[in-house]
Amino acid sequence: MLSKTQFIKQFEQDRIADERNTESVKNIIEDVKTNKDQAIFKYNKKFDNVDLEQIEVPQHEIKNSINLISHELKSALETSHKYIKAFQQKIKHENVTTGQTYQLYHPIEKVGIYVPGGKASYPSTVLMTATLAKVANVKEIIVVTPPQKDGIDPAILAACHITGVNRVFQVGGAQSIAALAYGTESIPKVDKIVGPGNQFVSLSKQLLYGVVGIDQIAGPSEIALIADEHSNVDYIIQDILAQAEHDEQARTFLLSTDQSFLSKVNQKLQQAIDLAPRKNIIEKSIKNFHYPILTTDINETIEVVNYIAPEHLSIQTTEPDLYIGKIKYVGAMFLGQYSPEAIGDYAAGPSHVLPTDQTARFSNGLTVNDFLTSHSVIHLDEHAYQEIAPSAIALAEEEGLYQHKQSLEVRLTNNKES
Ligand SMILES: NC(=O)c1ccc[n+]([C@@H]2O[C@H](COP(=O)([O-])OP(=O)(O)OC[C@H]3O[C@@H](n4cnc5c(N)ncnc54)[C@H](O)[C@@H]3O)[C@@H](O)[C@H]2O)c1
Ligand SMILES: N[C@H](CO)Cc1c[nH]c[nH+]1
Ligand SMILES: [Zn+2]
Repeated sequence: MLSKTQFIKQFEQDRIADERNTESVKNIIEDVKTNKDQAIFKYNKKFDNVDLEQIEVPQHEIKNSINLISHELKSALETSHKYIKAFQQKIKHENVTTGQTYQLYHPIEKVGIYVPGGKASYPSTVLMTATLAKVANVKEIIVVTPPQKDGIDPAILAACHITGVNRVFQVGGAQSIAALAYGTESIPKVDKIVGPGNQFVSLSKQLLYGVVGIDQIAGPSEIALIADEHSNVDYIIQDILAQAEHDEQARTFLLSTDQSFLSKVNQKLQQAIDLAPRKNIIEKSIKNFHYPILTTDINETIEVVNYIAPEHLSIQTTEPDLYIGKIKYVGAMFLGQYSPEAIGDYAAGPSHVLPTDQTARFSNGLTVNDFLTSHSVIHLDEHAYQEIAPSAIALAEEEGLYQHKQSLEVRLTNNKES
Protein backbone atom coordinates (compact mmCIF):
# COMPACT_ATOMS: atom_id res chain seq x y z
CA MET A 1 0.00 0.00 0.00
CA LEU A 2 1.10 3.53 -0.80
CA SER A 3 1.24 6.79 1.14
CA LYS A 4 -0.01 9.94 -0.59
CA THR A 5 3.51 10.93 -1.67
CA GLN A 6 4.45 7.44 -2.84
CA PHE A 7 1.17 7.18 -4.77
CA ILE A 8 1.60 10.46 -6.64
CA LYS A 9 5.17 9.56 -7.61
CA GLN A 10 4.13 6.09 -8.79
CA PHE A 11 1.06 7.37 -10.65
CA GLU A 12 3.03 10.00 -12.55
CA GLN A 13 5.71 7.48 -13.52
CA ASP A 14 3.03 5.07 -14.80
CA ARG A 15 1.40 7.82 -16.86
CA ILE A 16 4.70 8.61 -18.59
CA ALA A 17 5.40 4.92 -19.24
CA ASP A 18 1.90 4.50 -20.67
CA GLU A 19 2.97 6.50 -23.77
CA ARG A 20 0.12 6.85 -26.22
CA ASN A 21 0.51 5.71 -29.82
CA THR A 22 0.26 9.20 -31.30
CA GLU A 23 2.22 8.57 -34.50
CA SER A 24 0.30 5.47 -35.55
CA VAL A 25 -3.06 7.16 -34.87
CA LYS A 26 -1.99 10.23 -36.90
CA ASN A 27 -1.15 7.93 -39.81
CA ILE A 28 -4.52 6.20 -39.65
CA ILE A 29 -6.30 9.58 -39.66
CA GLU A 30 -4.33 10.81 -42.70
CA ASP A 31 -4.96 7.54 -44.54
CA VAL A 32 -8.74 7.74 -44.00
CA LYS A 33 -8.79 11.42 -44.96
CA THR A 34 -7.07 10.59 -48.27
CA ASN A 35 -8.25 7.09 -49.17
CA LYS A 36 -11.69 7.09 -47.51
CA ASP A 37 -13.58 3.77 -47.76
CA GLN A 38 -10.51 1.92 -49.12
CA ALA A 39 -8.67 2.75 -45.90
CA ILE A 40 -11.66 1.64 -43.82
CA PHE A 41 -11.76 -1.76 -45.56
CA LYS A 42 -8.03 -2.13 -44.97
CA TYR A 43 -8.16 -1.33 -41.23
CA ASN A 44 -11.23 -3.52 -40.68
CA LYS A 45 -9.10 -6.38 -41.93
CA LYS A 46 -5.91 -5.34 -40.16
CA PHE A 47 -7.23 -4.55 -36.66
CA ASP A 48 -10.50 -6.45 -36.44
CA ASN A 49 -9.80 -9.28 -38.84
CA VAL A 50 -13.09 -8.81 -40.68
CA ASP A 51 -13.27 -8.46 -44.45
CA LEU A 52 -16.33 -6.44 -45.46
CA GLU A 53 -17.38 -4.78 -48.70
CA GLN A 54 -20.60 -3.38 -47.32
CA ILE A 55 -19.96 -1.53 -44.05
CA GLU A 56 -23.43 -0.10 -43.46
CA VAL A 57 -25.89 -2.30 -41.60
CA PRO A 58 -29.09 -2.52 -43.71
CA GLN A 59 -32.14 -0.81 -42.18
CA HIS A 60 -34.17 -4.03 -42.14
CA GLU A 61 -31.47 -5.71 -40.00
CA ILE A 62 -31.65 -2.94 -37.42
CA LYS A 63 -35.45 -3.25 -37.32
CA ASN A 64 -35.44 -7.04 -37.21
CA SER A 65 -32.83 -7.22 -34.42
CA ILE A 66 -35.55 -6.74 -31.84
CA ASN A 67 -36.91 -10.18 -32.81
CA LEU A 68 -33.52 -11.81 -32.34
CA ILE A 69 -33.05 -10.99 -28.66
CA SER A 70 -34.79 -12.56 -25.67
CA HIS A 71 -37.89 -11.05 -24.14
CA GLU A 72 -35.92 -10.39 -20.90
CA LEU A 73 -33.17 -8.51 -22.72
CA LYS A 74 -35.68 -6.44 -24.70
CA SER A 75 -37.45 -5.53 -21.49
CA ALA A 76 -34.12 -4.62 -19.77
CA LEU A 77 -33.14 -2.36 -22.69
CA GLU A 78 -36.54 -0.67 -22.67
CA THR A 79 -36.59 -0.14 -18.90
CA SER A 80 -33.09 1.27 -18.85
CA HIS A 81 -34.00 3.52 -21.80
CA LYS A 82 -37.00 4.80 -19.82
CA TYR A 83 -34.87 5.78 -16.78
CA ILE A 84 -32.18 7.43 -18.92
CA LYS A 85 -34.75 9.39 -20.92
CA ALA A 86 -36.58 10.61 -17.79
CA PHE A 87 -33.34 11.86 -16.18
CA GLN A 88 -32.12 13.62 -19.34
CA GLN A 89 -35.50 15.32 -19.96
CA LYS A 90 -35.23 16.81 -16.46
CA ILE A 91 -31.76 18.28 -16.97
CA LYS A 92 -32.15 19.58 -20.53
CA HIS A 93 -31.33 23.29 -20.86
CA GLU A 94 -34.28 25.46 -21.86
CA ASN A 95 -34.10 28.94 -23.42
CA VAL A 96 -33.51 31.71 -20.87
CA THR A 97 -34.22 35.45 -21.06
CA THR A 98 -33.66 38.48 -18.85
CA GLY A 99 -36.15 40.46 -20.97
CA GLN A 100 -33.81 41.98 -23.56
CA THR A 101 -31.05 39.41 -23.60
CA TYR A 102 -31.50 35.71 -24.30
CA GLN A 103 -29.67 32.37 -24.35
CA LEU A 104 -31.17 30.04 -26.96
CA TYR A 105 -30.49 26.33 -27.49
CA HIS A 106 -30.65 24.31 -30.71
CA PRO A 107 -30.05 20.62 -31.41
CA ILE A 108 -26.91 19.69 -33.34
CA GLU A 109 -27.85 18.45 -36.84
CA LYS A 110 -25.68 15.36 -37.29
CA VAL A 111 -24.03 13.37 -34.54
CA GLY A 112 -21.69 10.36 -34.67
CA ILE A 113 -21.69 7.93 -31.75
CA TYR A 114 -18.83 5.54 -31.02
CA VAL A 115 -19.98 2.26 -29.49
CA PRO A 116 -16.96 0.23 -28.33
CA GLY A 117 -16.64 -3.40 -29.36
CA GLY A 118 -13.09 -4.66 -29.03
CA LYS A 119 -13.08 -6.61 -25.77
CA ALA A 120 -16.80 -6.54 -24.96
CA SER A 121 -20.11 -5.66 -26.58
CA TYR A 122 -21.76 -2.45 -25.30
CA PRO A 123 -25.50 -2.16 -26.05
CA SER A 124 -25.71 -0.07 -22.85
CA THR A 125 -23.49 2.55 -24.50
CA VAL A 126 -26.07 2.96 -27.28
CA LEU A 127 -28.69 3.69 -24.61
CA MET A 128 -26.35 6.04 -22.71
CA THR A 129 -25.65 8.16 -25.81
CA ALA A 130 -28.40 7.89 -28.44
CA THR A 131 -31.20 8.40 -25.89
CA LEU A 132 -29.62 11.75 -24.98
CA ALA A 133 -29.27 12.77 -28.64
CA LYS A 134 -32.91 11.93 -29.23
CA VAL A 135 -34.08 13.94 -26.18
CA ALA A 136 -32.09 16.86 -27.63
CA ASN A 137 -33.91 16.37 -31.00
CA VAL A 138 -30.76 15.66 -33.04
CA LYS A 139 -31.87 15.09 -36.66
CA GLU A 140 -29.40 12.41 -37.70
CA ILE A 141 -27.75 9.93 -35.33
CA ILE A 142 -25.03 7.73 -36.80
CA VAL A 143 -23.45 4.86 -34.88
CA VAL A 144 -20.05 3.34 -35.62
CA THR A 145 -18.91 0.16 -33.90
CA PRO A 146 -16.11 -2.34 -34.64
CA PRO A 147 -17.01 -5.08 -37.13
CA GLN A 148 -17.49 -8.58 -35.74
CA LYS A 149 -16.93 -11.94 -37.45
CA ASP A 150 -20.61 -12.96 -37.05
CA GLY A 151 -22.06 -9.53 -37.65
CA ILE A 152 -22.95 -6.80 -35.14
CA ASP A 153 -24.43 -8.03 -31.86
CA PRO A 154 -28.26 -7.97 -32.25
CA ALA A 155 -28.47 -6.39 -28.76
CA ILE A 156 -26.54 -3.37 -30.07
CA LEU A 157 -28.83 -3.12 -33.08
CA ALA A 158 -31.92 -3.55 -30.89
CA ALA A 159 -30.70 -0.68 -28.67
CA CYS A 160 -30.25 1.38 -31.87
CA HIS A 161 -33.81 0.55 -32.89
CA ILE A 162 -35.25 1.41 -29.46
CA THR A 163 -33.44 4.75 -29.24
CA GLY A 164 -34.07 5.80 -32.86
CA VAL A 165 -30.54 5.67 -34.31
CA ASN A 166 -30.68 6.46 -38.05
CA ARG A 167 -27.68 4.57 -39.48
CA VAL A 168 -25.10 2.03 -38.24
CA PHE A 169 -21.64 1.43 -39.72
CA GLN A 170 -19.31 -1.48 -38.98
CA VAL A 171 -16.01 0.25 -38.33
CA GLY A 172 -14.13 0.89 -35.10
CA GLY A 173 -11.03 2.53 -33.66
CA ALA A 174 -9.30 5.69 -34.89
CA GLN A 175 -10.37 4.93 -38.47
CA SER A 176 -14.06 5.28 -37.56
CA ILE A 177 -13.48 8.62 -35.82
CA ALA A 178 -11.57 9.93 -38.85
CA ALA A 179 -14.34 8.70 -41.17
CA LEU A 180 -17.00 10.58 -39.17
CA ALA A 181 -14.81 13.70 -39.02
CA TYR A 182 -14.01 13.90 -42.76
CA GLY A 183 -16.70 11.73 -44.36
CA THR A 184 -16.05 8.88 -46.82
CA GLU A 185 -17.99 7.52 -49.80
CA SER A 186 -20.13 5.48 -47.37
CA ILE A 187 -19.94 7.29 -44.06
CA PRO A 188 -21.36 10.80 -43.69
CA LYS A 189 -19.35 13.61 -42.14
CA VAL A 190 -20.90 14.66 -38.82
CA ASP A 191 -20.83 17.83 -36.71
CA LYS A 192 -19.90 16.16 -33.41
CA ILE A 193 -18.62 12.77 -32.24
CA VAL A 194 -19.45 11.37 -28.81
CA GLY A 195 -18.85 8.11 -26.99
CA PRO A 196 -16.24 6.11 -25.11
CA GLY A 197 -13.49 3.88 -26.40
CA ASN A 198 -10.00 2.56 -25.87
CA GLN A 199 -6.78 4.57 -26.11
CA PHE A 200 -6.89 4.68 -29.95
CA VAL A 201 -10.42 6.06 -29.99
CA SER A 202 -9.68 8.66 -27.30
CA LEU A 203 -6.48 9.77 -28.96
CA SER A 204 -8.09 10.17 -32.39
CA LYS A 205 -10.90 12.24 -30.85
CA GLN A 206 -8.30 14.54 -29.28
CA LEU A 207 -6.39 14.88 -32.54
CA LEU A 208 -9.52 15.63 -34.58
CA TYR A 209 -11.05 18.17 -32.23
CA GLY A 210 -11.60 21.31 -34.29
CA VAL A 211 -12.25 19.42 -37.53
CA VAL A 212 -15.24 18.01 -35.67
CA GLY A 213 -16.77 18.59 -32.22
CA ILE A 214 -16.07 16.04 -29.52
CA ASP A 215 -17.72 15.41 -26.18
CA GLN A 216 -14.78 14.58 -23.91
CA ILE A 217 -11.98 12.07 -23.35
CA ALA A 218 -13.83 8.92 -22.24
CA GLY A 219 -11.01 6.40 -22.48
CA PRO A 220 -10.00 3.36 -20.48
CA SER A 221 -12.28 3.09 -17.43
CA GLU A 222 -11.37 4.11 -13.88
CA ILE A 223 -12.78 3.89 -10.39
CA ALA A 224 -11.66 5.31 -7.05
CA LEU A 225 -13.22 3.78 -3.93
CA ILE A 226 -13.16 5.19 -0.41
CA ALA A 227 -13.60 2.63 2.35
CA ASP A 228 -13.39 2.50 6.15
CA GLU A 229 -13.27 -0.27 8.74
CA HIS A 230 -17.06 -0.83 8.33
CA SER A 231 -17.02 -1.24 4.55
CA ASN A 232 -17.73 -4.65 3.06
CA VAL A 233 -14.51 -6.24 1.77
CA ASP A 234 -16.30 -8.39 -0.83
CA TYR A 235 -18.31 -5.48 -2.23
CA ILE A 236 -15.16 -3.42 -2.59
CA ILE A 237 -13.29 -6.26 -4.32
CA GLN A 238 -16.15 -6.87 -6.77
CA ASP A 239 -16.30 -3.15 -7.59
CA ILE A 240 -12.54 -3.09 -8.28
CA LEU A 241 -12.80 -6.12 -10.58
CA ALA A 242 -15.87 -4.72 -12.35
CA GLN A 243 -13.83 -1.79 -13.58
CA ALA A 244 -10.65 -3.79 -14.26
CA GLU A 245 -12.49 -6.21 -16.56
CA HIS A 246 -13.06 -3.44 -19.14
CA ASP A 247 -9.46 -3.08 -20.25
CA GLU A 248 -5.87 -3.98 -19.35
CA GLN A 249 -5.41 -0.23 -19.05
CA ALA A 250 -8.33 0.33 -16.65
CA ARG A 251 -7.22 2.04 -13.42
CA THR A 252 -8.49 1.29 -9.91
CA PHE A 253 -7.74 3.25 -6.75
CA LEU A 254 -8.68 2.18 -3.22
CA LEU A 255 -8.32 4.81 -0.49
CA SER A 256 -8.69 4.23 3.23
CA THR A 257 -7.37 5.56 6.51
CA ASP A 258 -7.66 2.01 7.84
CA GLN A 259 -4.56 -0.04 7.18
CA SER A 260 -6.14 -3.31 8.25
CA PHE A 261 -9.01 -2.85 5.76
CA LEU A 262 -6.54 -2.36 2.91
CA SER A 263 -4.67 -5.50 4.02
CA LYS A 264 -7.90 -7.53 4.09
CA VAL A 265 -8.69 -6.47 0.51
CA ASN A 266 -5.17 -7.26 -0.57
CA GLN A 267 -5.33 -10.76 0.96
CA LYS A 268 -8.57 -11.69 -0.86
CA LEU A 269 -7.99 -9.90 -4.16
CA GLN A 270 -5.95 -12.58 -5.97
CA GLN A 271 -8.44 -15.30 -5.09
CA ALA A 272 -11.25 -13.20 -6.60
CA ILE A 273 -9.17 -12.53 -9.72
CA ASP A 274 -8.55 -16.26 -10.15
CA LEU A 275 -12.30 -16.91 -10.22
CA ALA A 276 -13.06 -14.15 -12.74
CA PRO A 277 -14.09 -15.20 -16.28
CA ARG A 278 -12.19 -12.19 -17.70
CA LYS A 279 -9.12 -13.01 -15.62
CA ASN A 280 -6.63 -12.34 -18.44
CA ILE A 281 -7.70 -8.68 -18.72
CA ILE A 282 -8.24 -8.11 -14.99
CA GLU A 283 -4.88 -9.54 -13.96
CA LYS A 284 -2.97 -7.11 -16.19
CA SER A 285 -5.05 -4.12 -15.12
CA ILE A 286 -4.54 -4.91 -11.41
CA LYS A 287 -0.84 -5.65 -11.82
CA ASN A 288 -0.09 -2.37 -13.61
CA PHE A 289 -2.79 0.06 -12.60
CA HIS A 290 -4.23 -0.82 -9.18
CA TYR A 291 -3.34 1.60 -6.38
CA PRO A 292 -4.15 0.87 -2.71
CA ILE A 293 -3.60 4.20 -0.89
CA LEU A 294 -3.33 4.66 2.88
CA THR A 295 -4.34 8.22 3.77
CA THR A 296 -3.77 9.96 7.10
CA ASP A 297 -7.25 11.46 7.48
CA ILE A 298 -10.38 12.47 5.57
CA ASN A 299 -8.78 15.73 4.37
CA GLU A 300 -5.91 13.86 2.78
CA THR A 301 -8.38 11.44 1.16
CA ILE A 302 -10.24 14.41 -0.34
CA GLU A 303 -7.00 15.94 -1.58
CA VAL A 304 -5.89 12.72 -3.27
CA VAL A 305 -9.28 12.10 -4.91
CA ASN A 306 -9.36 15.65 -6.29
CA TYR A 307 -5.85 15.04 -7.67
CA ILE A 308 -6.87 11.76 -9.38
CA ALA A 309 -10.12 13.33 -10.67
CA PRO A 310 -11.41 9.79 -11.31
CA GLU A 311 -14.09 8.83 -13.80
CA HIS A 312 -16.08 7.14 -11.00
CA LEU A 313 -15.90 7.66 -7.25
CA SER A 314 -17.62 5.17 -4.96
CA ILE A 315 -17.76 6.15 -1.28
CA GLN A 316 -18.64 3.16 0.89
CA THR A 317 -17.85 4.59 4.32
CA THR A 318 -20.34 5.00 7.19
CA GLU A 319 -20.88 8.68 6.39
CA PRO A 320 -20.41 9.23 2.64
CA ASP A 321 -22.20 12.60 2.84
CA LEU A 322 -19.14 14.07 4.59
CA TYR A 323 -17.39 14.20 1.22
CA ILE A 324 -20.09 15.99 -0.74
CA GLY A 325 -19.06 19.46 -1.86
CA LYS A 326 -15.44 18.82 -0.85
CA ILE A 327 -14.67 16.38 -3.65
CA LYS A 328 -15.15 18.40 -6.81
CA TYR A 329 -13.39 16.62 -9.64
CA VAL A 330 -15.06 13.33 -10.52
CA GLY A 331 -17.07 12.11 -13.51
CA ALA A 332 -19.77 10.56 -11.33
CA MET A 333 -20.17 9.88 -7.61
CA PHE A 334 -21.76 6.80 -6.07
CA LEU A 335 -22.72 7.01 -2.40
CA GLY A 336 -23.16 4.10 -0.03
CA GLN A 337 -22.98 0.36 -0.54
CA TYR A 338 -26.24 0.13 -2.49
CA SER A 339 -25.16 2.47 -5.27
CA PRO A 340 -22.44 0.35 -6.88
CA GLU A 341 -20.81 1.82 -9.95
CA ALA A 342 -22.33 -0.91 -12.15
CA ILE A 343 -25.88 0.32 -11.47
CA GLY A 344 -24.81 3.61 -13.08
CA ASP A 345 -23.31 1.70 -16.01
CA TYR A 346 -26.67 0.28 -16.93
CA ALA A 347 -29.80 1.81 -15.57
CA ALA A 348 -29.82 4.56 -12.92
CA GLY A 349 -30.35 7.43 -15.38
CA PRO A 350 -27.19 9.57 -15.76
CA SER A 351 -25.01 8.59 -18.72
CA HIS A 352 -22.11 6.18 -18.16
CA VAL A 353 -20.02 8.13 -20.69
CA LEU A 354 -17.68 9.96 -18.34
CA PRO A 355 -14.32 11.79 -18.46
CA THR A 356 -11.16 9.81 -17.67
CA ASP A 357 -7.43 10.39 -17.21
CA GLN A 358 -7.79 13.42 -14.90
CA THR A 359 -9.98 15.29 -17.41
CA ALA A 360 -12.82 15.52 -14.86
CA ARG A 361 -10.87 18.60 -13.68
CA PHE A 362 -12.34 20.45 -16.66
CA SER A 363 -15.01 18.32 -18.32
CA ASN A 364 -18.13 16.47 -17.34
CA GLY A 365 -20.07 13.32 -18.09
CA LEU A 366 -22.19 13.22 -21.23
CA THR A 367 -25.63 14.83 -20.93
CA VAL A 368 -28.41 15.82 -23.28
CA ASN A 369 -26.86 19.31 -23.28
CA ASP A 370 -23.80 18.00 -25.16
CA PHE A 371 -26.14 17.59 -28.13
CA LEU A 372 -27.23 21.23 -28.09
CA THR A 373 -25.51 24.34 -29.33
CA SER A 374 -26.30 27.60 -27.68
CA HIS A 375 -26.07 31.26 -28.56
CA SER A 376 -27.01 34.57 -27.04
CA VAL A 377 -29.36 37.18 -28.47
CA ILE A 378 -29.28 40.91 -27.61
CA HIS A 379 -32.38 42.94 -28.45
CA LEU A 380 -32.37 46.19 -26.41
CA ASP A 381 -35.01 48.86 -26.59
CA GLU A 382 -33.95 52.50 -26.78
CA HIS A 383 -34.37 53.10 -23.06
CA ALA A 384 -32.15 50.13 -22.07
CA TYR A 385 -29.60 51.20 -24.67
CA GLN A 386 -29.28 54.74 -23.30
CA GLU A 387 -28.65 53.26 -19.85
CA ILE A 388 -25.99 50.72 -20.84
CA ALA A 389 -24.18 52.61 -23.62
CA PRO A 390 -22.10 55.03 -21.47
CA SER A 391 -20.24 52.08 -19.89
CA ALA A 392 -19.60 50.56 -23.31
CA ILE A 393 -18.34 53.92 -24.61
CA ALA A 394 -15.93 54.28 -21.68
CA LEU A 395 -14.52 50.80 -22.32
CA ALA A 396 -14.19 51.43 -26.07
CA GLU A 397 -12.26 54.58 -25.27
CA GLU A 398 -10.01 52.69 -22.88
CA GLU A 399 -9.23 50.13 -25.60
CA GLY A 400 -8.54 52.85 -28.16
CA LEU A 401 -11.10 51.43 -30.58
CA TYR A 402 -12.42 54.65 -32.07
CA GLN A 403 -15.00 53.15 -34.45
CA HIS A 404 -16.52 51.07 -31.66
CA LYS A 405 -16.96 54.29 -29.66
CA GLN A 406 -18.45 56.07 -32.66
CA SER A 407 -20.95 53.30 -33.40
CA LEU A 408 -22.14 53.57 -29.82
CA GLU A 409 -22.14 57.37 -29.52
CA VAL A 410 -24.03 57.93 -32.73
CA ARG A 411 -27.06 56.27 -31.11
CA LEU A 412 -27.06 58.34 -27.91
CA THR A 413 -30.22 60.44 -27.68
CA ASN A 414 -28.21 63.67 -27.21
CA ASN A 415 -26.24 63.03 -30.39
CA LYS A 416 -29.02 61.85 -32.64
CA GLU A 417 -30.04 64.11 -35.47
CA SER A 418 -33.79 64.52 -35.46
N1 LIG B 1 -15.14 6.33 -19.96
C1 LIG B 1 -16.25 5.80 -20.42
O1 LIG B 1 -17.27 6.48 -20.42
C2 LIG B 1 -16.27 4.38 -20.94
C3 LIG B 1 -17.50 3.70 -21.14
C4 LIG B 1 -17.47 2.41 -21.68
C5 LIG B 1 -16.26 1.83 -22.05
N2 LIG B 1 -15.12 2.53 -21.84
C6 LIG B 1 -13.81 2.04 -22.26
O2 LIG B 1 -13.92 1.78 -23.65
C7 LIG B 1 -12.90 0.89 -24.02
C8 LIG B 1 -13.43 -0.19 -24.92
O3 LIG B 1 -12.31 -0.77 -25.48
P1 LIG B 1 -12.36 -2.01 -26.45
O4 LIG B 1 -10.96 -2.31 -26.81
O5 LIG B 1 -13.21 -3.06 -25.85
O6 LIG B 1 -13.16 -1.49 -27.74
P2 LIG B 1 -12.93 -0.25 -28.71
O7 LIG B 1 -14.06 -0.36 -29.68
O8 LIG B 1 -12.77 1.02 -27.99
O9 LIG B 1 -11.56 -0.54 -29.47
C9 LIG B 1 -11.46 -1.53 -30.44
C10 LIG B 1 -10.82 -0.93 -31.68
O10 LIG B 1 -9.49 -0.51 -31.38
C11 LIG B 1 -8.72 -0.53 -32.54
N3 LIG B 1 -7.39 -1.11 -32.25
C12 LIG B 1 -7.10 -2.21 -31.55
N4 LIG B 1 -5.76 -2.42 -31.55
C13 LIG B 1 -5.20 -1.43 -32.29
C14 LIG B 1 -3.87 -1.08 -32.66
N5 LIG B 1 -2.83 -1.81 -32.25
N6 LIG B 1 -3.67 0.01 -33.41
C15 LIG B 1 -4.70 0.78 -33.82
N7 LIG B 1 -6.00 0.50 -33.49
C16 LIG B 1 -6.23 -0.60 -32.75
C17 LIG B 1 -9.43 -1.40 -33.55
O11 LIG B 1 -9.80 -0.62 -34.62
C18 LIG B 1 -10.68 -1.89 -32.82
O12 LIG B 1 -11.81 -1.83 -33.67
C19 LIG B 1 -12.30 0.35 -22.73
O13 LIG B 1 -11.09 1.04 -22.50
C20 LIG B 1 -13.33 0.73 -21.68
O14 LIG B 1 -12.75 0.90 -20.42
C21 LIG B 1 -15.10 3.78 -21.31
N1 LIG C 1 -17.96 1.37 -16.72
C1 LIG C 1 -18.02 1.83 -18.08
C2 LIG C 1 -17.57 3.28 -18.09
O1 LIG C 1 -16.25 3.40 -17.73
C3 LIG C 1 -19.39 1.74 -18.71
C4 LIG C 1 -19.94 0.37 -18.91
C5 LIG C 1 -20.71 -0.08 -19.94
N2 LIG C 1 -21.01 -1.38 -19.69
C6 LIG C 1 -20.46 -1.70 -18.58
N3 LIG C 1 -19.81 -0.65 -18.09
ZN1 LIG D 1 -18.46 -0.73 -16.46
